[in-house]
Amino acid sequence: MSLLKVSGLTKNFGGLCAVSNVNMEINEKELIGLIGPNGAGKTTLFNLLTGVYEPSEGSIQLNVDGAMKEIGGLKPYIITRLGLARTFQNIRLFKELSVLDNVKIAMHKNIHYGSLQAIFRTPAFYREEALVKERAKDLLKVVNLYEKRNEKAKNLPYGEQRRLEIARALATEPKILFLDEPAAGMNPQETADLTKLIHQIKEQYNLTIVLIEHDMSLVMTICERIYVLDYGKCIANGIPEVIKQDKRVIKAYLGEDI
Ligand SMILES: Nc1ncnc2c1ncn2[C@@H]1O[C@H](COP(=O)(O)OP(=O)(O)OP(=O)(O)O)[C@@H](O)[C@H]1O
Repeated sequence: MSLLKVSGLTKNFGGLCAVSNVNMEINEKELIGLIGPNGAGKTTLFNLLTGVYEPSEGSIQLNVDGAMKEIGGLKPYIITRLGLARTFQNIRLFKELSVLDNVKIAMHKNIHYGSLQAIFRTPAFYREEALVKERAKDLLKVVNLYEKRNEKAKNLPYGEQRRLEIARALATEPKILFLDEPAAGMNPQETADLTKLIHQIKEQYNLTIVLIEHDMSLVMTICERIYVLDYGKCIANGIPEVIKQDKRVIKAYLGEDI
């Protein structure tokens, strides 16, 4: 049974059809690439899958405990609780807060103490706070930012801010992780480190990963399967070797070397 099934998904913005009748089926532990020229509808599709936008038409079904549940149009925080997490194309961190606090805040869905326990600083509050802090530190070790845990997020170089975003997404304990252009703005060394990190977290957390990326060498190297969007429509879906040869894909990129 698939983990995520998208059928006839459509999003209209006035007269513009940004996502048009898209079908996708994603299985557990797959690493999927979502590519397409600028304005093809990739981010809009992510926004539909993560509850930022409500679909105009179509369905998004998530496998929840063995049963397919419709999640299209649910609020983003409910979708996060169901196990979908994402990073954004334009980095969204709490820039004035420390690296550690950025991860701790992302863990709020897993915190069990109530506001009264927090106000009166009960033993349960301190116990849970200590656990959250330890888990946040562990996640920072995974993304190799532990040494920078006390720095303000805004002081990290760009590539490290992107890794911090990944740690924040992991903090919600997702089943599926959506990465929106994770390598954007990275130098070749940072991109190589990112490639390693993506493989590592996929194995360590049993993750299914879907990534939007313009860096074709990254996509073709790490993705097991690729969906291609063009003008909102899915024009191809397959393994990298097949996508590279697909005439419609080559035409969509107007000779871009993929
Ligand atoms: N909120 C919105 N209101 C109106 N039009 C929108 C909105 N969001 C996206 N669009 C339009 O929908 C189309 C698809 O945009 P989208 O950002 O999803 O493309 P993309 O494939 O992610 O592009 P890029 O690779 O440049 O990030 C574009 O024509 C864009 O201008």
